[in-house]
Amino acid sequence: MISIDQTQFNTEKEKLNLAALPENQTALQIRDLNLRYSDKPALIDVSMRIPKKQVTAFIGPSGCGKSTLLRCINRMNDLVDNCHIDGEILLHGQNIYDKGVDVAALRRNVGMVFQRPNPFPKSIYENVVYGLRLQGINNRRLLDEAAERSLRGAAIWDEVKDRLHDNAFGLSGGQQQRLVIARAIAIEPEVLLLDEPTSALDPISTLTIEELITELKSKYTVVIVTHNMQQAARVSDQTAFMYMGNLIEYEDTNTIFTTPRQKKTEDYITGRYG
Ligand SMILES: Nc1ncnc2c1ncn2[C@@H]1O[C@H](COP(=O)(O)OP(=O)(O)OP(=O)(O)O)[C@@H](O)[C@H]1O
Repeated sequence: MISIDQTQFNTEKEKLNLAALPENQTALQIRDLNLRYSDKPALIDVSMRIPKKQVTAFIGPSGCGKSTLLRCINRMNDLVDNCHIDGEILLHGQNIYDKGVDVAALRRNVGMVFQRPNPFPKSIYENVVYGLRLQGINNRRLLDEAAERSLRGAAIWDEVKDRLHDNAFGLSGGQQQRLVIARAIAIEPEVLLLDEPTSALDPISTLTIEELITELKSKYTVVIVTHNMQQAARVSDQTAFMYMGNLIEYEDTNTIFTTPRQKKTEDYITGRYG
């Protein structure tokens, strides 16, 4: 039985009507999304609206399609052979799967952080400004400002400000993950996708990243895949429970963990499978 500390829910918080979320509060609208790898379905008729500047968690048992759904949001699945996608994901009213969409621009706007920290073999500073340099920005003052702003935004500035030109591989795993988040936010995306961002980290680093996620939502729409239900309960505003490629239930996190409507959700959150 998974025990979730009930005090961590903010029950005063206004519930969003996710089924009828107004456009001006919607960051992403997923419509009738189906995905298969060769002939094996991995996502089945998934539709949902992801609210702006909130944290939305995808949970569910291994293989249910959480990472696949996350990767659809910045078209990372384009890189997978035999992956077939139908349906739409609307960002600012435009389907990101339309012909002619600039996928590089999409990925700048929808940043992604993976399970294992993946800094480049460069200095801390060069890691953070990497995306800006790719955009042709080489003005030292602009780069310095962006580096400080991003490292502060990723809650790691104080730890690295005196060694910005040291190699990023000298940082701990938790610091590397915050550095990677700094690199992602340096180019000012609207959406941050986090794919099990703490699963390779120790408990203290995990807590630091969870606190950071809560801060990030003041500026970004955050979507997180996690295996850890306590983590979903702690950091997310909305939770989507998936099972065998289907979106079973999608509600505010408090409802999902305290009064789920679907038996499958209840079985999962009470630890009956998964
Ligand atoms: N590149 C791929 N090629 C073929 N099948 C894939 C590929 N990636 C994922 N799958 C399959 O799609 C289904 C969904 O996988 P996905 O990784 O999205 O699930 P998940 O819920 O994120 O799982 P986990 O929690 O174990 O990471 C699984 O059956 C998986 O085996």
